[in-house]
Amino acid sequence: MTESQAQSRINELTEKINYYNYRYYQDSISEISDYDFDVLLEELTGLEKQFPQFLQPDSPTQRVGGTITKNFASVKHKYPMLSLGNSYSEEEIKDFDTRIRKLIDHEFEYVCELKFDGVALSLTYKNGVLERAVTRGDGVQGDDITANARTIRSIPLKIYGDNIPAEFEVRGEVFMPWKVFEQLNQMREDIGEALMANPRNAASGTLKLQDSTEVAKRQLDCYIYYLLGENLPYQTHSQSMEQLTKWGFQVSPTYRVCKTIEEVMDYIHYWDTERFNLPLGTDGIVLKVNAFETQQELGFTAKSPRWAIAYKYKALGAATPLESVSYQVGRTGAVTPVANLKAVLLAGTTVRRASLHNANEIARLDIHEGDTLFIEKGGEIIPKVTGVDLTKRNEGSAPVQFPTTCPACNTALVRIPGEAAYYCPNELECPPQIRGRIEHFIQRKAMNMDSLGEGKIELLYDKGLVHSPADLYKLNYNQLFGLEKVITNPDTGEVRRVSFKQKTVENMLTSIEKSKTVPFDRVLFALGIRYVGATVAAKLAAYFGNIDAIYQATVEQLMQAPEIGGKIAESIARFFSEPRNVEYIQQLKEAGVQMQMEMRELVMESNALEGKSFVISGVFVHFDRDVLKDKIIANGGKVLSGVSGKLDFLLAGENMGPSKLEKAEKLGVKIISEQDFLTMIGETAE
Ligand SMILES: NC(=O)c1ccc[n+]([C@@H]2O[C@H](COP(=O)([O-])OP(=O)(O)OC[C@H]3O[C@@H](n4cnc5c(N)ncnc54)[C@H](O)[C@@H]3O)[C@@H](O)[C@H]2O)c1
Ligand SMILES: [Zn+2]
Repeated sequence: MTESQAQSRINELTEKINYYNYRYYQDSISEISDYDFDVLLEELTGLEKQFPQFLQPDSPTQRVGGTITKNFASVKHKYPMLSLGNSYSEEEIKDFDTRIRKLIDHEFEYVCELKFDGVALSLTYKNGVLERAVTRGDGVQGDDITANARTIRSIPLKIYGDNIPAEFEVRGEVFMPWKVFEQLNQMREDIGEALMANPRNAASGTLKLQDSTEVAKRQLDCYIYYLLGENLPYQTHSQSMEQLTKWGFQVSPTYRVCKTIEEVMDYIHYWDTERFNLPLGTDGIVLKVNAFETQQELGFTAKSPRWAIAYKYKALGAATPLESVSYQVGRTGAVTPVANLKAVLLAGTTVRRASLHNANEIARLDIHEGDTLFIEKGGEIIPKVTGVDLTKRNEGSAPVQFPTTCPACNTALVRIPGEAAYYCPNELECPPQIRGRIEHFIQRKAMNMDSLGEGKIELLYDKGLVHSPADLYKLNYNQLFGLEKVITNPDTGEVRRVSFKQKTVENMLTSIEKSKTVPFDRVLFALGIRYVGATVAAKLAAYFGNIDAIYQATVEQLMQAPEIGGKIAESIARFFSEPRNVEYIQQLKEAGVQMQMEMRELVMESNALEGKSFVISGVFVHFDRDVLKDKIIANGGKVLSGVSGKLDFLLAGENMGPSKLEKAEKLGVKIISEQDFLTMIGETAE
């Protein structure tokens, strides 16, 4: 490579890496796999070593990749928050050990820990109280996200115990457990929102939210892995981890003290597969020299400590030819491209399909027809396409073209500004959208018509019997009995016959009938209004009580309901502005579906709160908001929705909106805690 070639490659790599860093840290999006990113970074490191004259002081090899955002106050770190040197090869880990043994002329130990896949956070405690939480940012300064960190239950707000230093800092990884991630995505799917790519991006995006009530709902978690401070009495990392556990911090019990590099390798091998049984994503292990004194002897580079290194597990991957791309139309009309692949075995399962997400993704990967694709499976269930094997590309093959019309109904597709997806606007007549709405309606969390699985809906639709969920209630025995359809599984070619015999029909009709007792909040969810998931539906139902009140409410009135923001309110108003939706609801009503909340029988307990009004806001420790509401009413009080001069009490929980609090303070409304409230009605929390 000539000098000028090297320089232009260095520039190109720098630009690319800076771009991916920005997307990753600022936007919480991974446009390429971590492995591919690390390959680029390693290439740049190599070139800079070979051609040191082109090494820029601000090269991405010289500094921590993160950024600070303008939405939060930025805070300078007391001790810089560095990155970790990393490697995908066991050989390099052994080299690391050899290097250290050359520098250190005495016995030493390592601590092996898992490398948790989340976001690093620094927490400062003064006199045992959490004072500040700051992200890593660019390593020198980060974002002050204290309000958000306080919502994470495993981060102690105050610690108890012996020997608590007047001031200290702990660092750890904030993560979203797999279970929470899956639930969250399920919820997003319910309301037709784009899914989140992985728990790391989800955790990082969540920490940057402005509304900490929203953060609280996301159920983030945190593992602590560093303790820092002046003149602390601990000699080793493992000692400080033990102390942190005693003080009530959450330290993952997966760490291990290792005396030799062989023990380290055992640890690496053990967790290679075992890590998939953990509740969170991990992408490697971190090896740290245990004694602080030895750490000091080794010191730091500009970017990372010399006494630690990360070994990263390579995601399981394979290469396989693309057979075709199909385009699935969802309930909301969004068109999702799916790669149909030649079957390949990956991590113990046969993979035939991978999502391509959207048109941008196809263009970014530059997929041509007949290409061989690299696919990868991290912790995610659906494998993703990470690239194209260009050595196997057929000469003259054409790039895959995203269709311009709906593959199901031929209507020209549209794009909503700001969204990556193309939509089929033919809501009324596009078959997969109609079927999707019906499938959404009958699902367990909605109307729970358990004996009407997917195949059956398709058959009813094909025979022209059901065009809207309301049509289900018009079905009768004679129409259904004897209907038949043959369904072929596209993967296995297996043929299945769906045919409606006596028992099937009876079961179907029974479950349709039974759905008339499904409570109103679930009916509201079943309607499939965009952004109205199960939780939102429950809030709306509890607040408004019946469908007519929701129908008549203005956007402003809808927003009065707890946790209903502008986006949801507008979507509801849009739904009811369509005459056919109004008619649809009328039909459901006539069929006998629940369109109002059942009145709860409240037993009056006292009139201790007579003449007093309350607004409830925030998250409470002992009781759910609805329970508190009932308690107010049962004791003769009134529950209002907004803070005004007439209000007597604001019952304030954790993380309530600052604007409400401010308003209450300004108007002189008395602000009380859950405990104060319980005292008022002569109850205790226990
Ligand atoms: N895909 C992309 O577009 C893209 C872009 C930028 C960065 N990345 C990935 O991020 C890496 C660099 O990021 P980085 O500097 O944030 O992280 P890193 O991989 O260099 O490791 C440092 C981080 O590890 C985390 N960590 C987890 N468990 C730990 C433990 N037990 N002890 C100490 N630290 C622990 C901490 O958050 C710490 O900040 C790259 O190597 C790449 O894989 C990917
Ligand atoms: Zn269509």
